[in-house]
Amino acid sequence: MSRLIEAKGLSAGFGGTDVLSGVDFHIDGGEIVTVVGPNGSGKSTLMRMLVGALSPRAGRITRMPGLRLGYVPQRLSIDPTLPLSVSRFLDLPRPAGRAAKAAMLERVGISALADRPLAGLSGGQYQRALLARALLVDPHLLILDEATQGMDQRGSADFYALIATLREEMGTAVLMVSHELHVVMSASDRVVCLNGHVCCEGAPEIVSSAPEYRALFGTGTHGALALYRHEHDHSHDHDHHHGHGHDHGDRHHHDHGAALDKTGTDN
Ligand SMILES: Nc1ncnc2c1ncn2[C@@H]1O[C@H](COP(=O)(O)OP(=O)(O)OP(=O)(O)O)[C@@H](O)[C@H]1O
Repeated sequence: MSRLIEAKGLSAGFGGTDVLSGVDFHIDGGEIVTVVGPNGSGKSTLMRMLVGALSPRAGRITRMPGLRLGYVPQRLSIDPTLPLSVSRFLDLPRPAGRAAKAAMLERVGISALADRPLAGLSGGQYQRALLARALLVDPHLLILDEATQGMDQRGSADFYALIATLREEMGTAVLMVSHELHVVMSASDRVVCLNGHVCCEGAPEIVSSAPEYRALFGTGTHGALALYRHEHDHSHDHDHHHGHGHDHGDRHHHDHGAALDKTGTDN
């Protein structure tokens, strides 16, 4: 399988502050990889380096020759007073054909909104418009940075189901940053847990039982990160889990030791 991006020893910082150091990362064709980490842990910074929007302070990024990237950034600075329709937005930065735009809007489920002002879309509709724009380049790799922010639980579940469908149809690799672990981890081939460096990485079940991961997300995150699995041998704040009470208390896992020697080396 082709390697789309390989990064070695990446470091990043702003002014006198180091944000990332010594990060190795790779993604291959067709893979779904999720990057998790607390606020400010450098997830968006890593995405921006991978797409070439930010230069690393140290390290090297190798991209497959001719790599086409579709990027849905966490924030897009578009003047909300700009009278920009969805259809015209899809022409940025490169004009796309009318038929291609219509087909893509249909595909992401907002075909009726082509002529609506971008600024008037709901959060979920807006993210679908961003997704349509990213997909118009027929990317080898789709990068989604918190693509479901501002959506309700149903909206984000629908969005990730759409991503899964599109990935099957188009064969695109997907790299996502998400706080919705219960939705995205189970669908990921690999999870990378970041906190200024790669704390642990591997299959979702490996990462979710890794001590480094638990140290970050087991307590004190106010449930922004719903745990992929629930276990009873560690403490975390049960009051803050967001609406996923389907398996509380009835799943027990006994594979903790197995995870220990895999963490940090799985790649
Ligand atoms: N352009 C910038 N100038 C100065 N500091 C920055 C800049 N971009 C990011 N930072 C800082 O770098 C750190 C990492 O930011 P980044 O956005 O990568 O984190 P993140 O893991 O994506 O966080 P979140 O989950 O909150 O989106 C933060 O402390 C942030 O304030």
